[in-house]
Amino acid sequence: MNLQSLVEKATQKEHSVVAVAAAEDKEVLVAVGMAVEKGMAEFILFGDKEKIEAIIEESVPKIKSHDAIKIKHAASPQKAAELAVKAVRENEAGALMKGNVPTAVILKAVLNKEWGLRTGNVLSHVAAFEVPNFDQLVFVTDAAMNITPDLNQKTQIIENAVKTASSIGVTTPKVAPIAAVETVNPAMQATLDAAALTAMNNRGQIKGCIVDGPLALDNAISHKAAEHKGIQSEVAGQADILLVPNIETGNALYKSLIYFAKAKVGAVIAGAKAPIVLTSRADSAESKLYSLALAICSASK
Ligand SMILES: CCCC(=O)SCCNC(=O)CCNC(=O)[C@H](O)C(C)(C)COP(=O)(O)OP(=O)(O)OC[C@H]1O[C@@H](n2cnc3c(N)ncnc32)[C@H](O)[C@@H]1OP(=O)(O)O
Repeated sequence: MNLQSLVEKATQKEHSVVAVAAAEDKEVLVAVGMAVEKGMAEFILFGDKEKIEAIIEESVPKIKSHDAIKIKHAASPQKAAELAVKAVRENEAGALMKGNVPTAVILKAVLNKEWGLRTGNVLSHVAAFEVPNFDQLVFVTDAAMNITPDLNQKTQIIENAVKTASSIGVTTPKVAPIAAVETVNPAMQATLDAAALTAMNNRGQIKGCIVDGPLALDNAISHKAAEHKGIQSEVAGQADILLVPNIETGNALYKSLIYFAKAKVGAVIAGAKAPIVLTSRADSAESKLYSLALAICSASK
């Protein structure tokens, strides 16, 4: 599985609708245009109607007046976020996408108690990477939402990542809780949590995956490194999901993979009523398309 085959898989899903919050953003509309051209989804674009129409006219004229696009005016990015979230809540759309609105604004709308997309579970960021010279997708979680997750949050972050991976055919994924070392050191909380998560998985408290850690990053993804350390593990050297201990580790790993390793990525926020595409301004339109594909594949409808 690579990210291009994810796009094809998403295109085969019937009648996917995505609500875009503050769609007045060139890169977002270019990605929407690519998705529409592929017949991947229909879009409800909430935001400044005049600006959206002007960007479409200039940058993606092929989707002007397209049947797959509806534009709904919102007086501000905040209002656009609210309307897009409500469209998902009311089942008019099966996924949400962030446009030209600050991350905190859309996340706060998603977390709104009255009309948001809470489910009672932790929401978390799941990123699927296609890394050059690596023959499988590698998932990294959580690089963007939960700042310093505790053990309970980490269990739910794993569950969200497992559901997302399973939705694209990675069944019973191997999960490596990442630490600086592969042995338990009471001075390093990440190693204690990793050992607890492993025990919870062994006792059936975390299902649908194989968890083994702590593992340092090299032992998690390289058989050679794992063998060198003499690590016997079902996960070492072949992890599908890398659970990072905090947002700084995850965010630095995410950006290292993109900038140093030239990896491609698609990412969603999982755990809400519907998947959320939360790309950053620096992400390419191609990356936004991969994220849309991941959201569509992992949406329940
Ligand atoms: C990787 C590429 C993209 C990037 O680089 S993105 C950049 C890095 N990311 C960020 O800066 C976002 C980091 N996270 C945050 O800023 C905050 O955690 C976030 C998500 C905005 C929430 O902040 P606040 O609204 O201040 O949240 P809070 O802690 O006061 O909680 C308010 C209510 O929301 C709930 N909540 C917060 N995070 C949650 C979660 N992950 N899952 C489920 N519920 C969550 C929280 O429990 C609270 O609920 P209640 O009001 O007590 O019922």
